[in-house]
Amino acid sequence: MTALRATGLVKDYRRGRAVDGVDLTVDAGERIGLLGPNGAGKTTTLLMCLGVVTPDAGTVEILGHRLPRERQKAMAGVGFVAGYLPLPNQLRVIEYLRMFGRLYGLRRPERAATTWLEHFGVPHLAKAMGTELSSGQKTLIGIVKAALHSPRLMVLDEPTASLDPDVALRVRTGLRRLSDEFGTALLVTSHNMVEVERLCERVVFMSAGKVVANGTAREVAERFGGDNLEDVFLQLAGKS
Ligand SMILES: Nc1ncnc2c1ncn2[C@@H]1O[C@H](COP(=O)(O)OP(=O)(O)OP(=O)(O)O)[C@@H](O)[C@H]1O
Repeated sequence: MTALRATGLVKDYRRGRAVDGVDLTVDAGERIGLLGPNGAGKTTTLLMCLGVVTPDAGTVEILGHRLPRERQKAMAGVGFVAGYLPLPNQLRVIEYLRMFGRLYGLRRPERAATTWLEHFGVPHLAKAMGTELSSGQKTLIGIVKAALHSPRLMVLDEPTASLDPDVALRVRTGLRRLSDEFGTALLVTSHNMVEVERLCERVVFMSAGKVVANGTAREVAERFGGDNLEDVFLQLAGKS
């Protein structure tokens, strides 16, 4: 089953068109990198795919469920990670994860929390309060929270932006295992081209609200006459 199928997405804001006719498909278990310069429309596209922002045109279907009508059913199979999602200060990490585990309807939320904390290499953070976490640790806990219910599709908006290289590697490894062991499809935005080349099987490049390339990292680089994704990025950023 297709994890995500978005067609003809359009979003206009007061200052102009942020997303201009984007088609985006993520097959079951596929790992896709959504790339593009600042302001290209990546986050707006993700938020429309998740039903957080209402598109002015276009359709979104997640795991066979059409948005907005079947959003609740669709979201049961989705995890969302972004640095800008808040974490409560007044709860311990384990309490916060347990709460989400219950919301997801897990039978053993505490066990799931412990398992996923270990999966992402941060079991020692279980007892920490929200106030005691660094921004990178908050991001990691956000990833653990999004993985708790072993979602079919994980959407990640710049998941490693605030992480040091060692922790970023741990996150990449954890996401790769999530994909390999549970068949979770990944849709990831990132400005780190090397990371995307390592993690993703296919990349979708956006520029000025449109998809300008879609293929493997090698195919996309060749199409733009570059050696790698960084070359493509610099070409597109120069034009935007
Ligand atoms: N809530 C909003 N209200 C008005 N304009 C917005 C809003 N959200 C995004 N935009 C505009 O839409 C365009 C696309 O923004 P978006 O955040 O989707 O880009 P992005 O590719 O995710 O950028 P970045 O890499 O910097 O995160 C930008 O010009 C931005 O100013």
